[in-house]
Amino acid sequence: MHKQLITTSTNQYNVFVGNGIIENLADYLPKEYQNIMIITDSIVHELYTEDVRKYLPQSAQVSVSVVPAGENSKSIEQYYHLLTEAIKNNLDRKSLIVALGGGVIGDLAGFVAATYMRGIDFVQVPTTILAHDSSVGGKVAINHPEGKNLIGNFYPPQAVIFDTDTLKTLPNIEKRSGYAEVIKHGFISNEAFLEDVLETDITTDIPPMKLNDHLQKGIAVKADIVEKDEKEANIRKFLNFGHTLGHAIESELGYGNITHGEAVAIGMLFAIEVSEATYRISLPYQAYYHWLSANQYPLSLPPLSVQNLINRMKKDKKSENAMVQMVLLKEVGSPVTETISDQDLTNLLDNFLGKLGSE
Ligand SMILES: O=C(O)C(=O)C[C@@H](O)[C@H](O)[C@H](O)COP(=O)(O)O
Repeated sequence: MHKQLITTSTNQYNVFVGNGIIENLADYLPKEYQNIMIITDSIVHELYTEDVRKYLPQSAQVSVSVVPAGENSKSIEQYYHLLTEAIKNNLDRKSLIVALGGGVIGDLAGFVAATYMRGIDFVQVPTTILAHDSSVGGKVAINHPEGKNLIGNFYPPQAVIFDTDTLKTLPNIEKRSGYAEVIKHGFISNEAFLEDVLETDITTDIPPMKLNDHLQKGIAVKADIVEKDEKEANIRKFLNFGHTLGHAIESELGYGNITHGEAVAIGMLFAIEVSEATYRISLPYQAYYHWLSANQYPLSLPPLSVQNLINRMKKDKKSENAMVQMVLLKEVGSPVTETISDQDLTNLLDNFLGKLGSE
């Protein structure tokens, strides 16, 4: 089992990663809880709720709330429904919410925990590769039809308990979605990590040692940044590499019509192209494109309006004075934020989408 302590100016919590560690779930909870509510989705519920229930302290009263699987559950309706469930289950300020699932569940359950009675404890129990990213760092949110994660907070969990055995049941589409965040951590941190991921075939079973190594490296990159800038005043923006266009694509296509990671993967391709054009440098665009293609990422999209995408990019949380800010690379491992003019963005996006082609 690998343990990483996250220490920010206001918080401290552990991230536990390992095979089969769910059996020790009760030991990883930082204190005793009398009333625990598990929040999960319809797919994960079938697979893991019973295990989690079994390994929680037997003295606690445990309830389970299940929401439909998918990005559409990060909605005001599901959020309100879960608050009602928390009230019905008599959760009080000493209670605990267990977020059992991937990024959607972590963000949604975390936001419920952040706001119920002005904030109660929660722990993240990730079950996807993507959640190595979303479960660490305390960003919790739901979506608005106008933009991704527009309603949320910074609200760290009490612990992250990541049993990597749960990844054995992941379908390929979820592997692709998760590995986009893994390779993002490579792009913004160092060449060796990036190259290792570029050499990994994620269409077949990824050797567990390799997968665990990638997850631990990704978590370490994230932890280092979050510890220095929890509330995203500066360097935390780098974790948003690929997300400016990625989020715009997700909301423009309608949540759930493309996975978060697949949209971010395309967003990173665009960010690399913009970096090359802006700084007149050469980055591993071709190697990355080849990896995306070999691993069956969607590289053509339904027809999209450049203007609509730009309008959505302006709603991104990094925007200032209605100007789009993107995370670019000066080289692998050297991210920067850059304001892009509307005119440049229109030309770059037009060219990029034209090259990608539509379905
Ligand atoms: O933790 C962060 O900071 C990130 O930006 C990580 C992203 O991969 C993640 O998708 C995050 O939830 C996006 O945050 P947002 O602030 O752009 O909504």
